[in-house]
Amino acid sequence: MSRLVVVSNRLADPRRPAAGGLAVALGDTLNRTGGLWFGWSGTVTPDGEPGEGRLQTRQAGRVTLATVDLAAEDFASYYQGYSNSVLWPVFHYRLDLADFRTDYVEGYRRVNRLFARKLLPLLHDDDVIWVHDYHLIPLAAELRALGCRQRIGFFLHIPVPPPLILAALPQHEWLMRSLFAYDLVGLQSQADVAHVRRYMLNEAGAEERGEGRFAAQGREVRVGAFPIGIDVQEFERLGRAPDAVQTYEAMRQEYSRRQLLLGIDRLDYSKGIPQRVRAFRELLERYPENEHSATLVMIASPSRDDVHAYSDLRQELEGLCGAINGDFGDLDWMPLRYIHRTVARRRVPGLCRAARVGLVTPLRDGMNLVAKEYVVAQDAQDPGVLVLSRFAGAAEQLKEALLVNPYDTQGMAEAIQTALRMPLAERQQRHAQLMERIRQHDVHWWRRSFLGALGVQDEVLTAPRAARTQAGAR
Ligand SMILES: O=P(O)(O)OC[C@H]1O[C@H](O[C@H]2O[C@H](CO)[C@@H](O)[C@H](O)[C@H]2O)[C@H](O)[C@@H](O)[C@@H]1O
Ligand SMILES: O=c1ccn([C@@H]2O[C@H](COP(=O)(O)OP(=O)(O)O)[C@@H](O)[C@H]2O)c(=O)[nH]1
Repeated sequence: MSRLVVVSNRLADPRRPAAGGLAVALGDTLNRTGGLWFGWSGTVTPDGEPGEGRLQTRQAGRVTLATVDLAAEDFASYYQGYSNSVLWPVFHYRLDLADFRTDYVEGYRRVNRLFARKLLPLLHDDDVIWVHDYHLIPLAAELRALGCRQRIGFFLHIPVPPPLILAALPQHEWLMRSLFAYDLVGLQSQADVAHVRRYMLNEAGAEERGEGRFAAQGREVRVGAFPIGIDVQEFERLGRAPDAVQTYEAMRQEYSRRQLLLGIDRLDYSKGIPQRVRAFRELLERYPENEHSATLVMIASPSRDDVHAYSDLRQELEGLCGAINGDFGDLDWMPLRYIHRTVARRRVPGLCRAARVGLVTPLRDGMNLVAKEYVVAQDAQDPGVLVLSRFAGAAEQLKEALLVNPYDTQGMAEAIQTALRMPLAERQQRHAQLMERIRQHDVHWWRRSFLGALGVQDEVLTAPRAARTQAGAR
């Protein structure tokens, strides 16, 4: 028997659904396998206080949560700085928004080292370690330096840009070479795999050994696409629960004379939210029959508020939304409802089901789980239409959505008009095909295929020993 040890910056109690794709997917995974989930506690302690780096463990059902507090300086340079002001923009193709300060990378290395030091004593010889996302790329290298010999896999939830964009990152060689400390690197899409392959060959001087294997520095790593899915059954169950049903009924009543369009995102520049608002404006201008009818509800969940690019976006969006309502609104109709708050996950299925059109239009996105949730929430007899950016990882799988280029305002307005006018038979057909794909490649398929490639069969994980970690250890 092996134990699954998941490591990610953000974690959540897996018994309580949380906002944010990574926390949702890992919660669903660990609910199935049990194991240890290690990451940041969400607490920032003032610099120099004895609490910094404090490790705490607690039990959440079959999952042991082990968390570390971060000192304010580390949080600023590791999370707000290198992770979200350098890696996030560069990996989303936004060099213009990157802030390459040297103290950021120092904080990033410091926190990765801290995580390695705190995690190592909690590990058992037969553990399988699964590290997640851009915050922790060098973690395996730090663990190996401390003598860790267990199998370690890495999954990147965000896109990988072409090598020449990556090469703009001052520390790209160090960062990308640290991937060789892993046994397996998983990415969201085939496009991402192609970019890593080109990087490995052209920039890292690696030797290609077939079946996604690359060798350099005396180690071999395998790279593959493992598109993340959702827990379809769990999401359907959530959709039948009272909160979702009430939300659905309230929305249907409120918008009984309207056609509802819906966007649910973190307020992030990668999500293409201003571009979506412009396309909606274009829709109202080009197709005036939608006035007093089409209504866009946009949930923009607050995210990374202290990073400049995010506060700039918030201001831009407030201006754009106000202008549409001012120019088109009437006493009995406001075209746009912009809500800068997080909607509880238990209400998400009801919201999605009430919407005739789901707008998922990121400029770049690793996957985008909302696209999959929107489809699953629909009534199969009378489903809504998903309008999906071709630049979301989800577009490689969800071909029967209306695929759009979010930079093309006119094209997007036309796609929304097509969605609003789509005949029932076509909606049903597209929906059935999308559902089949989403069901087939759900979150359990994702876990099984990634861990299978790492050489771990599900059976050895699904009956875990009782957690052996000592509460409050070290
Ligand atoms: O933890 P935060 O800084 O609040 O951000 C939330 C998460 O955002 C990103 O999510 C990504 O993972 C999703 C699931 O694989 C994927 O569908 C989406 O396209 C990605 O953007 C980020 O990668 C996570 O680490 C964050 O926790
Ligand atoms: O107000 C909100 C906004 C988002 N979500 C959930 O957060 C996840 C967002 O994941 P996605 O992959 O779409 O994007 P990310 O935010 O991880 O980049 C989805 O499960 C959403 O249903 C939520 O529950 N409430």
